[in-house]
Amino acid sequence: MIRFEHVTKRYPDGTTAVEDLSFEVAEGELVTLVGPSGCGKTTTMKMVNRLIEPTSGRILVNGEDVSAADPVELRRRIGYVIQQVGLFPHKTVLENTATVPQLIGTPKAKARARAAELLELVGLDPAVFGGRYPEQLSGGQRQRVGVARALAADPPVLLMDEPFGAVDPVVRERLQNEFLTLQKTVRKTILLVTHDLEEAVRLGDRIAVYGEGTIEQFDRPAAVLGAPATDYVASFVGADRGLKRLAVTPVGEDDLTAAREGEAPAGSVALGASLREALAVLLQEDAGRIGVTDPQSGALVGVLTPEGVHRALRRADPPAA
Ligand SMILES: Nc1ncnc2c1ncn2[C@@H]1O[C@H](COP(=O)(O)OP(=O)(O)OP(=O)(O)O)[C@@H](O)[C@H]1O
Repeated sequence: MIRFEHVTKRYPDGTTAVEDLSFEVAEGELVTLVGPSGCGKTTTMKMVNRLIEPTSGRILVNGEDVSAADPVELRRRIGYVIQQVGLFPHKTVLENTATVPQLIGTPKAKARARAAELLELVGLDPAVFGGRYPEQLSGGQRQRVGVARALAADPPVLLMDEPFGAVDPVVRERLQNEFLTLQKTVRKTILLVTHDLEEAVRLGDRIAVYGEGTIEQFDRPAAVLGAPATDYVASFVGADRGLKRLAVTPVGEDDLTAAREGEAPAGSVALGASLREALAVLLQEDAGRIGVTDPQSGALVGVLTPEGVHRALRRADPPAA
């Protein structure tokens, strides 16, 4: 895990980039740092692998104070993915991916076999792409190679700075979804910086919303969207937060009404599907009710109506007393 304890960074010109930051990323958790340009996200991240040194406070990675670690050795243990992927132009995709394992002494054949596996995992067929050079790839493919390369050394901790930033929104969403699937199997401890709230909400187990150099709110996406802690967070999250909240609020049993005797609704979603998904199905059905099924057995658990959606949103966003 990654733990910040009262960390402050002041640059030599007097700029305070972050002030008295304390938070923790649990093992296997993905935390997104989101906020406007210049609020200190990148500074925060770069202090973890010592590309930037804090002015005061300390940062622990898996219990070890990073200031006591050798920076080069530290960076080999912490994967780093950046927007400008930084692939070596004169190396093939396979060689790029195998770079770090080879650096740390993995035999070449083994490093390459692992690299091929990882390329497969990020959706690039090694037989097709392994021998290509970075300039022969699309932006999205380059970013996949960046992710594969960061995972190649099997680091327990991953830092990602706008990792899907350089591609168009459609490709970005696909990469995000694939990355989430990947994270379910690799379960890395991840700190991910983005200025895009949708990305932060979609990817984060928890989100840190930055104001100027401080964290204004640190919580699960549904909680941040449903109950912004400050006026600043509320305005950052924006007027369409209700819609965004639909995407991160699951359909729960409490939101359902009992099915009528012998009722078999035409449309249905599984219990735990997002409200956004449920609403999309609901809008397609004339009946104004859709079935909600058990994700394992497929059996009908109950019925969701527009009132149920409203109830679910209320649950996530209780009206002010
Ligand atoms: N080397 C430096 N010297 C002085 N000030 C700096 C330095 N690097 C960054 N800063 C300042 O520190 C603040 C935080 O910068 P940082 O790069 O961490 O922000 P950010 O949230 O990552 O922004 P962006 O989303 O634009 O990348 C900014 O005001 C920036 O101008």
